[in-house]
Amino acid sequence: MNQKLLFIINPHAGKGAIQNSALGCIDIFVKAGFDVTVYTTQKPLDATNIVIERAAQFDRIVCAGGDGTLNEVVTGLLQHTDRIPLGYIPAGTVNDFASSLGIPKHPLEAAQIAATGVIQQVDIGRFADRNFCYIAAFGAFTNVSYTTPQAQKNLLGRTAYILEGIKSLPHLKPYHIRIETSCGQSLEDELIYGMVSNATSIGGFKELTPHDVRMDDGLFEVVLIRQPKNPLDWQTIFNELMQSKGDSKFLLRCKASKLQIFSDEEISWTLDGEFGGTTKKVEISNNYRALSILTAPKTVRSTD
Ligand SMILES: Nc1ncnc2c1ncn2[C@@H]1O[C@H](COP(=O)(O)OP(=O)(O)OP(=O)(O)O)[C@@H](O)[C@H]1O
Repeated sequence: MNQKLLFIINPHAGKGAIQNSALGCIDIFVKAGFDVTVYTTQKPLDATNIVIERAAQFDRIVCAGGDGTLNEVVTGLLQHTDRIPLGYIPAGTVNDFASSLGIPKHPLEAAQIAATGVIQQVDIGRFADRNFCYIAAFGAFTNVSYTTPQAQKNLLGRTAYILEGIKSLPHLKPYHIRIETSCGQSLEDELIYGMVSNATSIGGFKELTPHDVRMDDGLFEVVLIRQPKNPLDWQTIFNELMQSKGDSKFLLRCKASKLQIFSDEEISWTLDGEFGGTTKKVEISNNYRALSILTAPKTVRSTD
């Protein structure tokens, strides 16, 4: 009997390009021997709900969309005790998670991997009672991904994010933050940015994370940026970011499996590029190898 595949598509993600290649993707799944059921998401959270309700009836889930759609599908999958393998066709604007996993941008190539690739386990982040696939962040530019209008994203792609980021520069503010990590590290400082990630690409840039990122080691990469005092400091921060190593004047980096973050005031978070709510205190923990995802052979840098 054929295996059953549920194909979830967000038709509005990215430039809507998936609309032109959806049929080709389905053809690849059928040729690989799957019986395919297609579901197009109708509204936010639809993907989570359909996965919670129906995933147990399928052998494989494949989703096509941006990081927001992926986050919704993963959140649904984590409600199931069985690890149902997930294929991912990146169809958003930046697609950091896919690029970290080496999943190609071309929908038909990604569909081929979703159908016939190898299953890899990757860590998933837990932020209070929510999940994130590759990033939880606060401060400078983090609102850019969810405040950039969809029409602008569709028209300009990554450039839209950069334009919105430049617009937000004059409004940057520092937060007084205290952080405790599972490794016993403790820090209290004025920070303009904080990022807890499990990816090699952030916002389309490969330089922001260390070179030794493992997506299945139970550890996050943490990057914190101290408050600059004058415009020249921005150049220093930029240079330090591009060096991708160690601590420096404005940058603090570490790895941790669990963190508690406290601030004097409510701070807004982004989870996988979508608004993650505001809070003064949050615990972020690593859900070790919680997701089974299809990748091309030897793409996840494994600790095994
Ligand atoms: N039919 C729909 N109408 C409106 N919004 C939808 C619909 N289906 C899904 N959504 C919402 O669209 C949000 C954004 O989608 P997604 O992040 O996948 O695309 P994107 O914003 O273009 O990509 P990226 O965030 O990678 O740039 C998702 O969080 C989801 O809740």
